[in-house]
Amino acid sequence: MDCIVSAPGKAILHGEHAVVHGKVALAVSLNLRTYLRLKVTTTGKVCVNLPNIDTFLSWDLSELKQLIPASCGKREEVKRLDAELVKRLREFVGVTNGNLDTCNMATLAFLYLYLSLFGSGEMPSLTVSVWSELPTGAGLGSSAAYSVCLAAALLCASGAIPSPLKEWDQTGRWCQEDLELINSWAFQGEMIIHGNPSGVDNAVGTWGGMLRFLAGKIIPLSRVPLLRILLTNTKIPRSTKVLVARVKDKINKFPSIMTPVLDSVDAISCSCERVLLEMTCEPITGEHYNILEELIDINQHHLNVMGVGHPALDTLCRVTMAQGLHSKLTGAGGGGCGITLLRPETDSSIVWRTMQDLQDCGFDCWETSIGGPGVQQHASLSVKEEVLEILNQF
Ligand SMILES: Nc1ncnc2c1ncn2[C@@H]1O[C@H](COP(=O)(O)OP(=O)(O)OP(=O)(O)O)[C@@H](O)[C@H]1O
Ligand SMILES: C[C@@](O)(CCO)CC(=O)[O-]
Ligand SMILES: [Mg+2]
Repeated sequence: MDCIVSAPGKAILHGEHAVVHGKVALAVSLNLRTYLRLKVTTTGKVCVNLPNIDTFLSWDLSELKQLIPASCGKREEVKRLDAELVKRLREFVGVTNGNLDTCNMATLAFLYLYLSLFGSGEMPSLTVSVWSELPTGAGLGSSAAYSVCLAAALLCASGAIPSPLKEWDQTGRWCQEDLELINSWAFQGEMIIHGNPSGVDNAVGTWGGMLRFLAGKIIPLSRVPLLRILLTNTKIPRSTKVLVARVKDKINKFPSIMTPVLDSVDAISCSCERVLLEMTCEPITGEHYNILEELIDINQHHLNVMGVGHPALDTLCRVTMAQGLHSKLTGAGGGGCGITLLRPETDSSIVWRTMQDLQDCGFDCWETSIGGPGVQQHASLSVKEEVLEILNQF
């Protein structure tokens, strides 16, 4: 078996952090994707190649077999992590509590899914290679895209879901039931990487498009206007796990102060959804955009109140505002990426000037298209040559 799958990154329009505490989030897939190639081999080894994070690992199957807890059966119910397996894996990988670096988290997520899906039966020897167009750890859902790809490819290799690719197709998508299974296993990967994820990121990676997410309930928004969005990566590194924990501490410390902030973010997401829907039913006016811009500004202030801002994100807001454009952080914040809403009439010279100013601050900046497809399997021919070249190296 040799299969290639991909899943998109995401931008959260509104509701990051609040969504972890049961509030509404609006999120949308990006045209930047993570690609994974899985090859079943006969080497007796499990190899993982993660060139984005400079991680190349290989284990003998006999080593991995010893990690399977006696209790490990095929688990259909995947809402919670198997604590015994996590403990063994942490010891095996050499993770002490504070040492959850990029490589360790990606390795733990892989091994957890591999052993959970194959531990109770024949363990295949295989090579998994991943390449992503997404910046790692920057707020665009790179962890979720990685987890969704792992879940899809490993479930497919285990026979739990079929290959959706027909001989004559370039890409194939799974049926709703299979997508739900992929999403629930991807959520386990996110739990390893994030600690306490809401599940919004893996839902976007799985289904793509624009979603309303509330307490695990995923509602695809089928009618959304075309939005022009500028993405900026401040390149300040941060960890979603740390930021989510920071917000939780703040809520515990100041419940009566923070609860209204979370409620206000919830209302922002709902107002934004209403405006987006109106924009698909009636002629789009400047007033629609004025409201969207104000919602962005208010939410950015709230995210600062939650303690997930960063001076580089303040710079992004200030630089774009100088051109009349409105920005907020997206994802977990603390650095990473921000989104800037462009109006339909925003002149390309203004966009160009803004991008220059942001690049002068040391940021990466690009106009993006949103709403790309969720997880899919690819025929090699449908994968961009430069991506294929990287995946084929291993
Ligand atoms: N291409 C990749 N290859 C291997 N591991 C990856 C890759 N992309 C992401 N990861 C894993 O995901 C982690 C980053 O996840 P994190 O949740 O902190 O950031 P993010 O998902 O990019 O941002 P956000 O959660 O705010 O959207 C990395 O430390 C790594 O373990
Ligand atoms: C910060 C957060 O709300 C979004 C990260 O993209 C975390 C989550 O929802 O799991
Ligand atoms: Mg993440």
